[in-house]
Amino acid sequence: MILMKDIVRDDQEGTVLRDYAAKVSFPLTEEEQQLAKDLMEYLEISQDEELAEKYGLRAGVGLAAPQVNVSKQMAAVLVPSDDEEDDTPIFKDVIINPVIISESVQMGALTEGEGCLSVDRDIAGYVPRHDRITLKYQDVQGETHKVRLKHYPAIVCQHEIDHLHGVLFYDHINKDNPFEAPEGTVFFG
Ligand SMILES: O=C(O)C[C@@H](Cc1ccccc1)[C@H](O)SCc1ccccc1
Ligand code: NI
Repeated sequence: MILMKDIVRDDQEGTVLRDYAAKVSFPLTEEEQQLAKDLMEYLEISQDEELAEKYGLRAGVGLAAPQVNVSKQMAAVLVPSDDEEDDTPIFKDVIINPVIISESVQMGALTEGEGCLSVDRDIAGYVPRHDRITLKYQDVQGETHKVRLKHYPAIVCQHEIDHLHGVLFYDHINKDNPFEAPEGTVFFG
């Protein structure tokens, strides 16, 4: 299983965190299938308070392969339900070779800014992202999916896809005015 010690940090030398990750070919190798399972397992365990404490995991809703120093275009996303009546996750899949094929002009951002499992410090500021996206990706079976996402799931997937391109959330924060956001930005969270 993946532990915090396996997650590379932005202040570490010699990691792939800032590289543009390689596309994944199908069928997946045994190792790639195991990686996909391990990435999703991390999110599941990290979102269980007792287990997260037992294993010392920071909660996560996404985890990309470059964060465990594997430069491949693969990321697990697990956005939990926000409906007390129904615990079906809003979005749960391992997205492979993801491409954003369309995006809203309107931007969205988390009111509290963003964090990252690969960044051990709080960095204040708005991270403007597209509020709505159409995402195309392959799942572990190689099946192609096209999904439309908005608000929080869209933010999470853009955060994870950034990891596959060597981009970190604070790269998007306006250096002169961290709490500046484009006109019409939707804030939530
Ligand atoms: O480092 C990662 O990629 C995982 C991030 C993803 C993320 C951060 C901010 C905004 C969108 C996605 C972690 O999930 S950060 C910790 C976290 C945990 C639960 C809910 C929100 C953020
Ligand atoms: Ni991150």
